[in-house]
This record gives sequence, C-alpha cells and structure tokens, in this order.
Amino acid sequence: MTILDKIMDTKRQEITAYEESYPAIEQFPDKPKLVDTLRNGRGVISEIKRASPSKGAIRMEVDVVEQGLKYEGAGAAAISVLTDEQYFKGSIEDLKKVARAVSVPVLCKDFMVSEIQIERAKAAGATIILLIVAALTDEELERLFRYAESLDLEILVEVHDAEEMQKAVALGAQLIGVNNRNLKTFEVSLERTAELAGQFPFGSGSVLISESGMNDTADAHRAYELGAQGVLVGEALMRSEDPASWIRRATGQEASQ
Ligand SMILES: O=C(O)c1ccccc1NCC(=O)[C@H](O)[C@H](O)COP(=O)(O)O
Repeated sequence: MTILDKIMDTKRQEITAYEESYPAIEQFPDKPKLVDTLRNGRGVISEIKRASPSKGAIRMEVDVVEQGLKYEGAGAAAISVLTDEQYFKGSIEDLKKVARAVSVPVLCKDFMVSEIQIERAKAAGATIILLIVAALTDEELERLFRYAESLDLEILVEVHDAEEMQKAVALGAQLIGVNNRNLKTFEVSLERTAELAGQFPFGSGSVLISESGMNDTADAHRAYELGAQGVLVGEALMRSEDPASWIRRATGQEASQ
C-alpha cells in the first residue's frame, strides 16, 4: 500500500465520520423575497422579542410558533426572530420553529460578526439576515454582505446616521433599515427616519424600513408617511393583547380607533 493509498483510506474514514455527525440540511416552507413584498408599501416586519437590554423582560414565556402564526395570519410582511441568548433571551431554536411554521420571510435578528453565523441562520431557515453598519468595519460589512448574497439570503442593512446610510447605499443594499433607537443611549425617536429618508435613493428599487420605537399604530403610519415602505416592530406587538389587530391597523386592513 502506497502512502497515498494510506492517506486516502484515512481520509475516507474521517469523512464518513464527519458525514454521520453533520446535521441534515432541513427543507423549510418556500418564502417570497421581502423586498418584493415591501415594494407594495406598508409592511410590518413583526418581531418575536422575549427581552431586551433597554427594557429587560418583555414576554419571556411566549409560544414562538403561536405568535409567529398570529403575525402571519394578520398579513405580516416578514417575521423577525431575535436569536441572541444572553441579552435578548432568544435562540436559534426559536428561529427554526418559526421558519418551519410560516411561509413569510424570516429574519434572523442577531449581531453578525462571522460567516459561520450566517450559515447557521440559513440552516435554521432564515431568509434574511441583519448587518448593523455601526457594529462592523467597512471590510467586515462588505465581506459579510457579499457572503450572505452568495447564499441567496436577503440582507437588512441597519443604519443610524447619514454616513452609515451612504455606506448602505454604496453596497447596493436592497433592504435598508433606519434604527430609530440609538444603540448607545437607547433613546428612541422617529426623527431618525425623518432625517435619513432625505438621503434614501427612492426609485432605485431598494426599500426603506423604519425600525424600533413604534409605540402604537399612529407611529407606524407616520413612518409610512415619511417614506418607509416597512416598519419593524417588536415590543409593541409582544405586549399587545391582539397583535393581529395591531398589524391590520398598521397596514390599513382595519380602521384605527
Ligand atoms: O431593543 C433594545 O433594547 C436593543 C438594544 C441594543 C441593541 C439592539 C436592540 N434592539 C434590537 C432591535 O433592533 C429591536 O428589537 C427592533 O428594532 C424592534 O424594536 P422595538 O419595536 O422598539 O421593540
């Protein structure tokens, strides 16, 4: 037996062991592209959020599948699932359960720093990942953005000021989210969306999403009036006794009181 034969024998054994331990690639229900849904305007990206650094516990004992199905039934444009364990008490299991149950796009809401997280999100059924411009170097942002694109994921690029908006536009991001929450001070103001809408390339095919701090559906309507085609809402939906009605009122399917 030559050395090459020996190496190849060992390699076959190694790979057999690896294949046996490798998780099967799960098939999830097909989901449309969020960008296509939001081009029609007035979408609600509805979030599953058990807790947060700014508010502490919000609703720890939520049944994520039941909540996700309520969102979908009311016409949510997408479902966002917080998967960070330490600060938001979410999990990748939450994401998987929701992605198995619904047919709308699913956002893995986490703080992405590496390719492996993006792969894990995709394997758990996410169709969208989040990249926060303020949390990444320019090199990381570009690299992770291109990597997610290569996996056929949609990418929500989150910005908080004019410089970050320029970076998102230069990348060619189709989903640009203005976070109304200052992640350093936790101060929330819809004025962020008002200011940055002025920098957004309307008509380019990209869509503007206003994120965070929607206390009631009047806030969502204001964000739409400012040019947002979608709003991302977490706490208000998690605390609402009737999140489906909240979504229908925000999208105009039901009259607001
Ligand atoms: O929500 C927080 O306290 C928070 C703190 C630090 C980083 C991120 C944070 N939130 C993540 C989000 O993006 C929000 O969950 C999302 O925009 C919904 O916000 P809201 O409707 O205000 O719950």
